[in-house]
Amino acid sequence: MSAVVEVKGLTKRYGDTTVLNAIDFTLKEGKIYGLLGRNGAGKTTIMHMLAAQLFPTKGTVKVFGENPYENKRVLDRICFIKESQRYPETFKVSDVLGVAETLFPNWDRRYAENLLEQFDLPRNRPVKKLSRGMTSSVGIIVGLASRAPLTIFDEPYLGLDAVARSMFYELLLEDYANHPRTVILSTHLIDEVSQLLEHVIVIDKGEILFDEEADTLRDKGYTVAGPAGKVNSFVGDKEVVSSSALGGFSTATVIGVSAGEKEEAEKLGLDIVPVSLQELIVHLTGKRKRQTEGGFGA
Ligand SMILES: Nc1ncnc2c1ncn2[C@@H]1O[C@H](COP(=O)(O)OP(=O)(O)OP(=O)(O)O)[C@@H](O)[C@H]1O
Repeated sequence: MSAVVEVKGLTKRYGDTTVLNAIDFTLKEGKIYGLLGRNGAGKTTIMHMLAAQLFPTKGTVKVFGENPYENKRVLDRICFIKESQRYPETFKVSDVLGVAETLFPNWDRRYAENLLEQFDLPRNRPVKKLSRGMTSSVGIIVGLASRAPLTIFDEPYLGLDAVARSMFYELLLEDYANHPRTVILSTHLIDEVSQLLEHVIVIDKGEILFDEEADTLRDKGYTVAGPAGKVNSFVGDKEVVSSSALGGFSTATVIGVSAGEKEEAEKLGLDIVPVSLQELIVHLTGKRKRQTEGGFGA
């Protein structure tokens, strides 16, 4: 698999505030990436730089092996759908699709029309008369039908209800299977997208906290439950995220459990289940905050 994105020493400063601090990462062809992190972590800043909509202060960004700035060869292959996407005042839904068709060489008109029906969007309605969720659906349709080799969705579903969101996930997986490309999905609804993601990059305060295969991250944390004595002896000096006890029964969520230790827990008769990606990220980014503040972090 070749690299679609190569970022080295990427730094963004506004005055004396450092928003991204010399980060490095590589994105490969044909994968779905989750770019995750708390509010203000720097995710949108990264995506803007990949799409050549913002200049780095320092460092390099290469997309499809080239500098993306004012580079039509590269920009033709990127579709960036933003949360707050705005469209010209007079545009109807059909105008948005018409313009998208001229922008994206891989645009599939029949697929776009099909998506319009699935999302129940009136093609002749002015975009400014659409509800918030319907406007998000327009962005999702453009992102999917663009079939851009690098498709970036930055919180694409403001106002979209749970049914439409789950339709988006299914459509994305289905179309991605038929037309593999590199997808970056940035969202706070981590549990909802968790099964979609193949690789996860977690940004925290302008730095990369994790850059790992989703399966590796999913294996990092476990919740064990059973008789208190057995749980305590299993937990030992492992890092505990949370714990509770009731009578002689206790539950503990721990980080860093090896395959052998998991087997050991099972032999002890303890219930052991993986922690959700969201829980794990909440813990890891929360812990770092406490450490930075000199609090009680491990
Ligand atoms: N033009 C700007 N001037 C000054 N600071 C900025 C500017 N644009 C972004 N920032 C700051 O950069 C930091 C990162 O912002 P960014 O939008 O990349 O975060 P994010 O991870 O996408 O957050 P969210 O999840 O809330 O969308 C924030 O602290 C933000 O206030």
